[in-house]
Amino acid sequence: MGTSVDAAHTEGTESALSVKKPKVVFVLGGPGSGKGTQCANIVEHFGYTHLSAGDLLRAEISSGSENGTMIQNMISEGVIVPPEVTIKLLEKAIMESENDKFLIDGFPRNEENRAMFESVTGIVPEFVLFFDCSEEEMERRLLSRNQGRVDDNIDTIRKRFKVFVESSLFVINYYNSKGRVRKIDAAKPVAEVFEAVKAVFTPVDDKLRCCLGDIQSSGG
Ligand SMILES: Nc1ncnc2c1ncn2[C@@H]1O[C@H](COP(=O)(O)OP(=O)(O)OP(=O)(O)O)[C@@H](O)[C@H]1O
Ligand SMILES: Nc1ccn([C@@H]2O[C@H](COP(=O)(O)O)[C@@H](O)[C@H]2O)c(=O)n1
Repeated sequence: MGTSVDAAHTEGTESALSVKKPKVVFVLGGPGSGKGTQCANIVEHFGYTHLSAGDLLRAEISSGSENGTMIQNMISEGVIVPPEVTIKLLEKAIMESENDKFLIDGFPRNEENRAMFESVTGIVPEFVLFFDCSEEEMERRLLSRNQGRVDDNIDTIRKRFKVFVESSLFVINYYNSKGRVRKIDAAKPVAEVFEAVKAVFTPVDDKLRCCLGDIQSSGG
């Protein structure tokens, strides 16, 4: 049985992440709002490494870890796995990467996730990208995703929506109160959503340079 997660974690000591100090963007939004789809585009254009908390948990199940059955049961029920499990997986993935900037997709899902991540790693996100989408649209997308996920059935989807409203929105509101949320209308087609995402990731300097270039080339 794998104990990969525990082996990677420096128990009782300062997290290695507080030394590495990576740049982190949290990517949040309801189930099926398009987080994974847009993260793939961001990786391609802006050089981030994409870490999906859900994917890391699913990989942990497949690895035969001692936590596998517990994680599998919780995902099937659409509920949130204890934060220490998810945080250890994220820490390990960040430490194993040579990159220093990460999109953390689907995390933090609740206040426990958020508070423990910040206290263990000392990392505050640069900003939080929030994909805003109606439940009707998200339900349509999840029911036609066809990736064989155990939680893409109508009963679990409804439970996931409930968890999002009751726990995850709290975290989004928390970061909003700190001025860190960049809200995107995620109900539009993929390409239009990405145009809005690009505007968030393009540094202000580049936007200014672009505008100055336009003015100069028009003889202004
Ligand atoms: N803007 C969009 N318009 C229509 N379909 C989309 C859009 N964005 C993503 N999709 C499709 O919706 C489904 C869900 O998208 P995706 O997996 O990116 O969502 P997610 O937010 O990462 O979901 P989860 O939280 O369940 O992992 C996929 O089949 C994807 O192709
Ligand atoms: N921080 C998290 C993230 C996810 N989970 C569990 O995984 C499920 C699927 O997550 P996706 O982001 O891939 O949709 C989710 O419903 C939770 O059961 C978690 O516990 N904590």
